[in-house]
Amino acid sequence: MASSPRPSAADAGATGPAIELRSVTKTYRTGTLALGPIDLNIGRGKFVSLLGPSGCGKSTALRMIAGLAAPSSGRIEVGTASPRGRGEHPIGFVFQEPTLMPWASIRHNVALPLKLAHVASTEIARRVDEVLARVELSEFADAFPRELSGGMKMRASLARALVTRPDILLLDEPFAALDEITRFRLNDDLLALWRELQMTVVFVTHSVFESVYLSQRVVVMTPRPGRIAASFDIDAPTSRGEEFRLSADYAAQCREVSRALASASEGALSTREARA
Ligand SMILES: Nc1ncnc2c1ncn2[C@@H]1O[C@H](COP(=O)(O)OP(=O)(O)OP(=O)(O)O)[C@@H](O)[C@H]1O
Repeated sequence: MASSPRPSAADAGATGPAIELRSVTKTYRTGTLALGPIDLNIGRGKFVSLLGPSGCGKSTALRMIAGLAAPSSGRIEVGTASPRGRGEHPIGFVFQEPTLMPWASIRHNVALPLKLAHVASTEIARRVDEVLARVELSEFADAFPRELSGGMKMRASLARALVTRPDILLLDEPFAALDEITRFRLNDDLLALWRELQMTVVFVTHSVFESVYLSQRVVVMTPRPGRIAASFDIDAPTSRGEEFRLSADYAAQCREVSRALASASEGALSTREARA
C-alpha cells in the first residue's frame, strides 16, 4: 500500500536544531511584507525543502538564514559545529544562477572563497582538486564557464560552496533551469554529497516532485506573505533512486504535498478576495 507523508512535528534533530526561526518576519523597505511570521526548527544533518509558489518569500527566508539579510522582527539562530580553519565557513550558499566569473577557469572560480580568505596556495590547490573530484568536474578544472553545460556550471557552483567545508548548505532553486534528465542526475548527486558530508541542507524549490524526492521533510509555504501552511515528513529511505522515483509511495506523497500546496494557495486567494 502506498504510504502518505506524515505531518511533521518540530524537528530538533539528534543534537538540537541547526537552524531555528522564531516569529520571523521580513518587510522590505518598499513596504512589501514578504514573509512571516514563521517558526521553524531544522535539526542537524537534516535535508529540508521549502516549497512554495513564486514570490512567497522562500529566497528571503534562505538569505536571512545565511545572514545575507536581517529579519524585520523575530529571531534566527544558526548553530554550527567546531571552530573553523582558514577558508572554512559554516554556511555554504548555492544560488539559482551559477554566478561564475566568465573570465576565470573553473579551478579559479572554485578557489575564489579560499583566495579571499588568504589560504596558502598549496592548500588551495589540494582542496580545489578534492572538491572538483567530488562533483565530477576534475577533467574540466581548466575549462572556462562558457565551455560547460548548464548542469556542469551548477556543479562548479556547488563545488565553490563546498570548498569552504560548510556544516549547512543552503540551495535556492539551483536546478530550476536544467532539463529533467540533468536535474534528476544532480538530485541524486546532491543526495550522495549530503549523506557523505553529513551537512544540514535547506533546499528551496517550487517543484513538488523535486522536494519529495530529495527531502526528509517538506515545508509547504503560503503565497506572500510566506507562512508555513503544512510540513510533511517524507517516508522513504535516505538512499533514493529510480526505484523510489517510480514507486507508488513516491506518487502518493507527491499527491498529498501537492494538495497541501494547492490548498495553501487557495486559502490565500480567498482571503485576498474577502478583503477586496
Ligand atoms: N530586495 C527586495 N526589495 C523589495 N521587495 C523584495 C526584495 N526581495 C524580494 N522582494 C519581494 O518579496 C517577495 C518575496 O520574494 P522572494 O524572492 O523571497 O520569493 P521567492 O518565493 O523566493 O520567489 P521565486 O520563487 O520567484 O524566487 C516578492 O514579492 C518579492 O518581490
